[in-house]
Amino acid sequence: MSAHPVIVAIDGPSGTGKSSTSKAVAARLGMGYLDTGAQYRAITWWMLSNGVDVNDPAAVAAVAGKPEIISGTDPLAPTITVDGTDVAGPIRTAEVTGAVSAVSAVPAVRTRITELQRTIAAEAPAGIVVEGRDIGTTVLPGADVKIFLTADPEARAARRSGELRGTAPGAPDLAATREALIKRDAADSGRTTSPLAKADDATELDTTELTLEQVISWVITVVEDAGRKQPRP
Ligand SMILES: Nc1ncnc2c1ncn2[C@@H]1O[C@H](COP(=O)(O)OP(=O)(O)OP(=O)(O)O)[C@@H](O)[C@H]1O
Ligand SMILES: Nc1ccn([C@@H]2O[C@H](COP(=O)(O)O)[C@@H](O)[C@H]2O)c(=O)n1
Repeated sequence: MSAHPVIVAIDGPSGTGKSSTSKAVAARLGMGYLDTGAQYRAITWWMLSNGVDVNDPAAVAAVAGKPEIISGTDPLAPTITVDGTDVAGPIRTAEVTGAVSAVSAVPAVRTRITELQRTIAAEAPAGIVVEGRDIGTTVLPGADVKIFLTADPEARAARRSGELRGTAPGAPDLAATREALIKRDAADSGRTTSPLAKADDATELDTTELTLEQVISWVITVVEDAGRKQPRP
């Protein structure tokens, strides 16, 4: 149907539904899925595991090229390894979440991870849904579809808090979760290199009052429309 595999960029702040939406859209449309936040978390995990001071940008930059990060792009079973170790669990700890914004702000880290992301997207045979913070603006500015998801901090905190309560005993309360995600968004939006931002040509969707299923359906419609508009091969 389309002239080339469709590339979809989904960006937005934390807890807006990027991962859940992107995975479901990719699975239903038979596309690949790339969680770029997992890649930044993976390099952060490696820094912490190797005693690198994550608040020293020069120290982080000096070793940014060392870890080998591999992402599996099956939306039904996405994977992430660092030097052959499965880090899908360890990258979700509070320690990594608290350090990832500092590591991802280092230009050498962004250059390294952006290269990986572009290679994966270029090699995706059936197209790919790539989610993150700077996909539409920097990583894949030529993406066929660009979506920027938003939601009120209260809704995002409630979603995240519910998720953590389900998986982590002793998880932080709603207010603490809200503060933490606002702080992370501020750091991600305020960095100099490739901040969290909506691309000028992205379509914004406020998901506050929408169910996950409504968001998924809306994105699928947008992606299918974009596929139809491509020139015939
Ligand atoms: N529209 C929605 N309505 C209700 N819950 C939702 C909605 N979208 C996502 N969720 C839930 O909110 C939580 C966070 O969603 P998700 O992980 O997809 O967000 P995210 O934007 O990828 O966050 P992060 O950037 O922090 O990884 C999940 O538990 C998910 O099931
Ligand atoms: N394109 C991206 C994606 C993520 N980051 C950084 O990674 C952090 C974790 O992302 P999650 O989606 O897993 O929450 C995020 O807070 C950013 O610091 C990024 O910089 N660019």
